[in-house]
Amino acid sequence: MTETPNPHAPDTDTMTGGMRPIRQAVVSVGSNLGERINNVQGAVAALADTPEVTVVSVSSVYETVPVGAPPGSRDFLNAVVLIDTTLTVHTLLDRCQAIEDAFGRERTEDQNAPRTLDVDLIVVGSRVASDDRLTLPHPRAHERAFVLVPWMELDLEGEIPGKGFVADLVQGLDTAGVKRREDLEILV
Ligand SMILES: Nc1ncnc2c1ncn2[C@@H]1O[C@H](COP(=O)(O)OP(=O)(O)OP(=O)(O)O)[C@@H](O)[C@H]1O
Ligand SMILES: Nc1nc2c(c(=O)[nH]1)N=C(CO)CN2
Repeated sequence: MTETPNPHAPDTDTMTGGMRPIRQAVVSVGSNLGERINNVQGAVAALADTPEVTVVSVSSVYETVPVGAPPGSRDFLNAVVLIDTTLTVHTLLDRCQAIEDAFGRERTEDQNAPRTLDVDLIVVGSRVASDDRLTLPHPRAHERAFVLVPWMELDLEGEIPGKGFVADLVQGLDTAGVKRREDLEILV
């Protein structure tokens, strides 16, 4: 017998206020334009300042070779943040984009153009989403060493629904372009 989804199971994103479950989310932060470390630090502070968001842990800062970016693009500084949140996934995305805007993010047609700040939702609990604004898990996270290496530092049991454990995924990737910056630290 094939299983069909239970039509009576609640969609947790439609619950109100205190009814919503706490979910752990993984957020990737990156900058390769302007005062990179200030932008990354500012993004983490802004996440920590968000109602219904608790920052659980923040990775080291990594200097990373740009992936898929125009020739001549500067290296990124990347970090990963684990948060607990009761926000809906779309409200969380709104907040990530508002933080990008606050740090001067310009949205151009050029794919992966240098940016002051990128704040991407990698996973939100086991939530799977696919609409015109949001895809969860992030569709390219499983192939990005600049996401998986900092994430693994925070959670050795991290998992991308449908893709596998971070520790296994990272084995198949070239991590040479992801270097820890011992001299930099994000404060919460
Ligand atoms: N999981 C997600 N996290 C952040 N943005 C997402 C996600 N899924 C879909 N989006 C959508 O992607 C759009 C483009 O985002 P953005 O400009 O940050 O892409 P990018 O960082 O240049 O590239 P990439 O998507 O490969 O990381 C956003 O407007 C947003 O609506
Ligand atoms: N090293 C690195 N490369 C990227 C990054 C990033 O944060 N770091 N973000 C991208 C689009 O989100 C595209 N390429």
